[in-house]
Amino acid sequence: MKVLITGSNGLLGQHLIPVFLEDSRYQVIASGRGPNRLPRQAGYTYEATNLRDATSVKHLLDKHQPDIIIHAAAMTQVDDCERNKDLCWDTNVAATRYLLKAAEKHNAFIIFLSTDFVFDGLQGPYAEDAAVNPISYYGSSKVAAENMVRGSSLPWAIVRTVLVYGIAADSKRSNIITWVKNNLEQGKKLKVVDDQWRTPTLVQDLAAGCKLVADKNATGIFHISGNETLTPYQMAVQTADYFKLNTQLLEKVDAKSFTQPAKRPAKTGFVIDKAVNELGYAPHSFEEGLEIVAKEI
Ligand SMILES: NC(=O)C1=CN([C@@H]2O[C@H](COP(=O)(O)OP(=O)(O)OC[C@H]3O[C@@H](n4cnc5c(N)ncnc54)[C@H](OP(=O)(O)O)[C@@H]3O)[C@@H](O)[C@H]2O)C=CC1
Ligand SMILES: Cc1cn([C@H]2C[C@H](O)[C@@H](COP(=O)(O)OP(=O)(O)O[C@H]3O[C@@H](C)C(=O)[C@@H](O)[C@H]3O)O2)c(=O)[nH]c1=O
Repeated sequence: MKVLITGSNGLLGQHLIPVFLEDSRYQVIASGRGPNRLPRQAGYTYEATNLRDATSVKHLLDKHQPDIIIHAAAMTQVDDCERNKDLCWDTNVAATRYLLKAAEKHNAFIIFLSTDFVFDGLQGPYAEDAAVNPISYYGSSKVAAENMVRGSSLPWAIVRTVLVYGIAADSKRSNIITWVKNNLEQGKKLKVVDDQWRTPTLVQDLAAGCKLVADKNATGIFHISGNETLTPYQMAVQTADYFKLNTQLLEKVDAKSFTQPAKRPAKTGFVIDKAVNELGYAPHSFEEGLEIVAKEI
């Protein structure tokens, strides 16, 4: 079975590739923007593709004719999306439309990665059937893309996730664990939000969840995240304790003390019962996640 993974240079993409390579039933096509940044370069085909270009997307799909597409590529900097809405729309919505269109010919199973930011954060934690109401442009772009996926004639799954943490080579995304560790090691103070709630997700758990969806041909929406509700401040304290760093450097603050261009939902987090019961998904605790990430730093 051929699986195409978009966003292969990203945090999730870098963890998805090895998970599929371990399973001999799959032939892996990785696609990223520009050169391949994965530490492992053998055992799969890499295609540099700008997904904002419809012709390139069509070429990619016609060439490889994948049975499954895991669409992890996106513009994921929430504040950049707010500042540069056209680029965000082109990357998160138009590119998804090109993929869906090009996949029609081969009736590929599309697995689309989405986010807790589709919700407004007033009623978390959220199950799959909760009503969406994004409060940021990034969230709106993901809702628009979700709607296109849901309306497509292809078999589809939407995997929504929450605040993903883990290590990836040359990653552009911030990572709460290394952010806290690096700053506290240098004796720097950090202001950390204590009035936002999330169910943070170890990237390896998310990759395993996507693999379960692919293996089981599971269609519909799945909430795949960690199973503990924590504030960023609580995550930061656990991180500092784990690395035996000075928690006194962490200052508890309210989200309103930040002037970020994009609003963040206050309380998200997911009810993951559907993924646990239907897929056999079993995430690590944040403490276990810290141990796994620490070994990779
Ligand atoms: N990380 C998180 O906390 C969360 C992530 N998600 C979703 O999960 C998915 C994976 O996220 P994650 O791996 O963390 O994000 P990353 O930002 O690490 O990876 C996204 C990848 O998409 C690539 N990309 C961006 N624009 C294009 C383009 N025009 N053509 C081709 N590739 C492009 C980026 O390339 P380059 O590396 O060159 O910039 C990047 O490698 C995303 O859909 C995201 O919205 C959902 C909830 C939380
Ligand atoms: C930069 C910063 C963040 N924080 C907190 C706020 C926030 O909840 C958390 C992470 O902040 P960031 O701005 O890095 O991340 P943010 O953009 O909020 O992360 C989001 O990314 C997108 C892609 C998603 O889909 C979401 O699930 C979500 O995880 O840390 C602080 O407390 N202090 C700080 O100085």
